[in-house]
Amino acid sequence: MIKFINASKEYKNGVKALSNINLEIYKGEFVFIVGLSGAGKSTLVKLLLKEENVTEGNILLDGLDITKISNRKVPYLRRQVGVVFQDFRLLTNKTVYENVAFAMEIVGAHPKEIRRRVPMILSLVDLSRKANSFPDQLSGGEQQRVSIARSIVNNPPVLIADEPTGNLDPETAMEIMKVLSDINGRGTTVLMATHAREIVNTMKKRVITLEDGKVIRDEEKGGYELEVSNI
Ligand SMILES: Nc1ncnc2c1ncn2[C@@H]1O[C@H](COP(=O)(O)OP(=O)(O)OP(=O)(O)O)[C@@H](O)[C@H]1O
Repeated sequence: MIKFINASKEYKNGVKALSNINLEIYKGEFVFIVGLSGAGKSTLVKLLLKEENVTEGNILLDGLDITKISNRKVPYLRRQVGVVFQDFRLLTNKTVYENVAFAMEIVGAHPKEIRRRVPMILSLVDLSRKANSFPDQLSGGEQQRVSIARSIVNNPPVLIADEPTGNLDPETAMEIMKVLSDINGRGTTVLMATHAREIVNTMKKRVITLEDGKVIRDEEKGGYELEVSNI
């Protein structure tokens, strides 16, 4: 599904954020990316979204080498990869329904399909009751669920979550994990970058640990094993 082949990223200022990454993530997996601040987690996410480009190596998404695709094809890539951020990034002047519908409008979905699909996805994240609310009328957990709804409404095969529970209390964070886990259970490959030790240890999923831009550990049913003293 996702393959990094000798992928490296050096920023213009000379910082080598990722060095020689080789990783394979299979269809339907749930994978945590952990590592101390500056280890390269967000850079890895940005490479997958083509917000940044590799300086060396290749990244395959379902066989397509995304390091080679033209800018014209980036919208196609963005449809394949849903994304959720720590800070939700909702449109504040649109309702919950409109936020989710907008994600379909920008990819040219048919209005009838939008009217069918948005309520279905809002129900999946248990937000049907809040369809007409605005983001500032919602709790943090609810806002993140809107953001997740928006990220999956176009049915992408891959969902990337960059620190999705970072702004939430532990209980709400676990609710969000349940939603992500359900989405994964429906077949979506989920990649989640996080610092949340408790969550990683509870979920017992594959854990890839980055340190100084390198993969230093990759464990099935792993745990969060970074040194506490370094955090
Ligand atoms: N746009 C940029 N230009 C230059 N250097 C950058 C840029 N973005 C990130 N870096 C550097 O690349 C390295 C990796 O950063 P990255 O944001 O990927 O780490 P991270 O693991 O996501 O950290 P955090 O957990 O704090 O978000 C760091 O040394 C960082 O300072």
